[in-house]
Amino acid sequence: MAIEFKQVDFTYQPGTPFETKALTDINLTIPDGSYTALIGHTGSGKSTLLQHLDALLKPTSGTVTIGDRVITPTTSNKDLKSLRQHVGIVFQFPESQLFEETVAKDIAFGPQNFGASEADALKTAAKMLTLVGLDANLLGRSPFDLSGGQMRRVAIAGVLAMQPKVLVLDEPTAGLDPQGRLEMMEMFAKLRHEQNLTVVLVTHQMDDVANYADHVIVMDQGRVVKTGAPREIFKDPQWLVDHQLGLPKTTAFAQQLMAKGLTFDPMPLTEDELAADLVQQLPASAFGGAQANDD
Ligand SMILES: Nc1ncnc2c1ncn2[C@@H]1O[C@H](COP(=O)(O)OP(=O)(O)OP(=O)(O)O)[C@@H](O)[C@H]1O
Repeated sequence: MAIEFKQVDFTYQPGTPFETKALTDINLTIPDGSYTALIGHTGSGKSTLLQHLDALLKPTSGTVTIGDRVITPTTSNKDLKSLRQHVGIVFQFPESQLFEETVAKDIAFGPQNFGASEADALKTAAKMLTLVGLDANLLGRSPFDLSGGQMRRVAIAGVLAMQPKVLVLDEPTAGLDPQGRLEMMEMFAKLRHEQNLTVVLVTHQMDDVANYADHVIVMDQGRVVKTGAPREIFKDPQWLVDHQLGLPKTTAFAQQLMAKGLTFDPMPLTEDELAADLVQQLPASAFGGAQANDD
């Protein structure tokens, strides 16, 4: 499901001494089926923009089109239910929102709220638990007896149980150890393909952008300052520094190697790309820069 912003402004607490303009003239498209990363320095407006994706916030001016729904400043809150079913948002530390006595009931809560029978919702819960890589024998357990990583997966299963078309992830790996982070990111990549999802990822992790996203939106001070494929975004290191953003580790390492005489064109974004480039270049550099040959 595609999402389009046209001339969107958003101001918190307008007309009060606390008035803050958080979004200015946002024009962007999140393509259907894309894995879109939303990046930007802290306070640049990512969370505010994210809350427009299911009309938790409505624009102060401009329009947000989500699938076939057009949200304007005057859209009523009344009939947003189906929209919220289509756009599932996993907020930061989603495990803090678990509340039911059992894992099954927690995952089934959303579908029941949207009209599914208890039996159907529990069936969906069992399916979703497997989908997020947890064992079915956890269904009867209290969510509060699980590990942090398991709790987070249960919370994500609760969002997936609504069968959204768009999955929005707000720093979903915050607080996880490196292995947990990798597993979580791999899980989203798998879910995206299996469930045919459009994914929107808000992150400060440039490695995740390089490894998973195919479309990037960069924000700065409430404005979109660049959009494009990851390679396009990461090709100008100085521009990233100017916008208080970093490079993926692999690209930063390749830059250091360039200072020592290696060449990369295009710059590698992932470890696999870097490894392939090095295999081609290392024999030459190791023998004084002469062109490698196969004899
Ligand atoms: N509830 C609110 N009331 C008033 N101002 C707010 C509110 N929430 C955010 N803001 C302001 O809006 C601007 C954008 O904040 P936002 O949280 O969208 O940025 P962000 O890019 O998500 O930041 P971070 O990376 O730190 O999460 C900031 O100036 C922030 O202080």
